[in-house]
Amino acid sequence: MTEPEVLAGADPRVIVQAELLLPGREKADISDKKDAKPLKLNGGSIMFDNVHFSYLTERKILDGISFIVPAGKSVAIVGTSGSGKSTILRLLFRFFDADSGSIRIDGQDIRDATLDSLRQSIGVVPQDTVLFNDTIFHNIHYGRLSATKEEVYDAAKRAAIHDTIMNFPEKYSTVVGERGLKLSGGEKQRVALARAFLKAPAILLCDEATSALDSTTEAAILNALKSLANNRTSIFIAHRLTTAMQCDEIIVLESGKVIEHGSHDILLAKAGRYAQLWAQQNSSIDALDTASGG
Ligand SMILES: Nc1ncnc2c1ncn2[C@@H]1O[C@H](COP(=O)(O)OP(=O)(O)OP(=O)(O)O)[C@@H](O)[C@H]1O
Repeated sequence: MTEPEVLAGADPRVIVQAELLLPGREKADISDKKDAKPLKLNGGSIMFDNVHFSYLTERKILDGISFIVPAGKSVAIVGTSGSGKSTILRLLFRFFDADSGSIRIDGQDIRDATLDSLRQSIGVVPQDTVLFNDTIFHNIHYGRLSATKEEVYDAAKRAAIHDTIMNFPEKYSTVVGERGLKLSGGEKQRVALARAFLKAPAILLCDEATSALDSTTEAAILNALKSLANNRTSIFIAHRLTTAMQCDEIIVLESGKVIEHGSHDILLAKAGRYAQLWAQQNSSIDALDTASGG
């Protein structure tokens, strides 16, 4: 496989690291165990079993988290800022290891798997996508360097960004990033989606962007995400509960604990924390509508 020049030597982990890690303390030196084996995938079911984790000893972030995502199903994690949602994704990607408890994929403890095989089986659609100062083609191709041109175009089409690219001054050869054409938040998200379509991972992790998008772009992105998540084991960090409600199960996280879980309807009927968040989000949308005369 010949890699495009600019990406030669670029470790795919570096970019995801930039996207998933907050600047802060790196806790553990994560590396392969001596007897680590490649992960054997069988649908990609995920299990968190009583996971405890803290970045700094004095402050517990995850306090006994347990949940299951059956193969091919989707789970949304909702909770206030700082409740530990992104930390769950970081542990699954093994930027850090749990202090106690275990995380399993298809029954295998992820600490027993090689890092490469683990990370190859997971696609990430982050909140904020990192772009290389290179062509838009390379920026998408990066999702899977062995992909053909046609596969890159196809991924861009599925991510609803192909038409936008065809309107760029040099189409797929247009340089983007800091020193090139600046992409909007919505365009960057679609680049991340196109990369994920190209990677076609068994497991999809998505950190929904909080930035406001116009409703057409948002609908296009949601549709693309839905088709990407279809038949894939997926975890969504959902900031909009309208995204959460489309998942098979919703987990409500508070102070590092799962305080409620179930489907949207079950959680609304329960009239607990989720129902409260739902009412809050709807009333702020109503308020916005009233303010804008809608
Ligand atoms: N590398 C780090 N070192 C120390 N503390 C950290 C580190 N990363 C995150 N934290 C702290 O851990 C807590 C949980 O962070 P996390 O990013 O998981 O929250 P979150 O629920 O995803 O929040 P948000 O919705 O705002 O993204 C926060 O209080 C955060 O400050």
